[in-house]
Amino acid sequence: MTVVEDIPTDPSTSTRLIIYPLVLVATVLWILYRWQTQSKLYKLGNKLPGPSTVPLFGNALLALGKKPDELVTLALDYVEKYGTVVRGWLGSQLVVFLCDADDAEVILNSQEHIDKASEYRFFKPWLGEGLLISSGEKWRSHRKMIAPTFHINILKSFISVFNQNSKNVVDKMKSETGKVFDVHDYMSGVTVDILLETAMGITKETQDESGFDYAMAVMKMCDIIHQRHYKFWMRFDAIFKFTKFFEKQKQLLNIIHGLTNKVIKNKKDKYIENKAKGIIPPTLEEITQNKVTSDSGLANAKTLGDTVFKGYRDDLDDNDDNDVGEKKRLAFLDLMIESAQNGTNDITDFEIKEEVDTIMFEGHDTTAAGSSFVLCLLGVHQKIQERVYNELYEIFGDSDRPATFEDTLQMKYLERVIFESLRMYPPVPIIARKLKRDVKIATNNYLLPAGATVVIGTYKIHRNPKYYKKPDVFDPDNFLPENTQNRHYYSYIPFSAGPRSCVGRKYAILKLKILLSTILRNYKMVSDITEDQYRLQADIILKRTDGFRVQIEPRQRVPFIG
Ligand code: HEM
Repeated sequence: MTVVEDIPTDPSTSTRLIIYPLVLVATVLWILYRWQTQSKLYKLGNKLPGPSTVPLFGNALLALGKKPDELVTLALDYVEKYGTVVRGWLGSQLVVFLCDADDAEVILNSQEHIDKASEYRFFKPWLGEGLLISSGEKWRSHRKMIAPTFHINILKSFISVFNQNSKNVVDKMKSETGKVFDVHDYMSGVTVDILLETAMGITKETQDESGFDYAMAVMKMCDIIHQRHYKFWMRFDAIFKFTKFFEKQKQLLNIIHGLTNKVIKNKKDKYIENKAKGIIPPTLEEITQNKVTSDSGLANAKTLGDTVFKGYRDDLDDNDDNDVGEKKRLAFLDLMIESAQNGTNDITDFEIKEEVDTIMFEGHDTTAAGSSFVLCLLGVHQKIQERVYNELYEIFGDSDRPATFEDTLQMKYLERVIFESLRMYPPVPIIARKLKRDVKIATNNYLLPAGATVVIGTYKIHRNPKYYKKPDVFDPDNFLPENTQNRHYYSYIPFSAGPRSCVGRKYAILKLKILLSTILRNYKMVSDITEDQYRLQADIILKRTDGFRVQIEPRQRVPFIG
């Protein structure tokens, strides 16, 4: 038997075993700190106003343990304290918040500062290199390909889909009469149904279980991404991989990508089969260049949106100069497959999948939050709701008929209500970019260094008293023509602006008008709480942590006489 004797340890050896690694770690940290403080990023960054920092951590500890709604309050307090330019350090990452329209214009109007911040990487497993996250040549060529699929002629062909689904949600909401409920659940469901049909061509009739599973998976994926934004530790891939959310994400992406791939394959096979039979759908060019006959004389009809957003006329406006009227309905996916097959665009099936997934994400949570805010706000502001209802009564009387495109042009007050709601509660409350080179902004001629993350504070810009007399008061008259005409264009950017503006802007406004008008013709919204009790959540999408609580009362279909 071998006897293992205890070898007595020299006390100086054990001290060395502890001290040496500690000295090594301290030296590495010191070198890191020296390197950080000597960098140009650090020197320029620290010329900007902001809270004091802790070595190595910067300001990261300020966010530790904060709930999503507390983070909103914290960020707003700092802007209040330091002004419209505030810097923060997340370790060695410089983040600069800009809350003035002049500064926002410098960044958003640029063709150069179009790269998204690293936070957008959480979307990558889902959206790949789709329009929202891609950059450089890929983004440029895909934007050129996708913007025309949002042509007004195509949007008009979606009106019956918007109407049918709006009617469906009115029927579903009936069971909530008299109760306090979260209207966001309904807005989210109807939005996914509409997107399934307009983006992928999947209708209620043609969808099987996989359509429902897909809708649920999209909603749950949005939730996981939200959690990764506000739970600090989940931001690190190495930690995220060991959480239950990672496994859940894998399952959800299997459902989402499984359906997108299946639909793309079926549509492509069908296209090839039809082509062999000589059945070829109209091309995107034919639909958008007046080659298909028109049934509408509304070519030059302009809405308030055309005035409000004209200051940063973008590629969406260029498209619509050839507006001719309602056409045969083709989902975005059909248009992309068609243009890839006929050789107009060089896009692979995989890239088509990325773009369809991107549209499903971007079009979903944004409009669900936007419509939920409008309904809650009308529950609070009864006088404004009465005006909306009277306008709708003037258009529709007591008829149950669906809305036409022409009707939506008459919904001028509802449009102002939607715009005002997007001002006070912009569904995308911040926009983040990574700077590739130094840039001088308007405020104090500050120089922002290359490598910094710039966060445009849409929410705060929209509430700047420089642009809005009573910024915290819900007043749709902020969008009367006399009030919009002299305002800084970049003081209202719910859809961002410039080259990376939202391609879905016109789609969203048209859909919101039809959805909201249908609900408001059928129900009166009532709220048991006031606006100052809303608890807002810091997220990629602005929401209420207290839920979008409302009550509904059936309408008697008579005008309101106040
Ligand atoms: C009220 C509704 C909506 C709001 C407030 C909104 C807002 C925005 C904003 C602020 C951006 C820029 C994001 C950034 O730069 O980080 C954006 C981009 C985008 N949106 Fe929307 N959006 C809405 C609805 C939609 C809809 C309905 C669709 C599609 C059906 C859509 C598709 C997109 C796409 C594809 C992009 C990326 C564009 C690019 O980078 O070139 N959005 N949206």
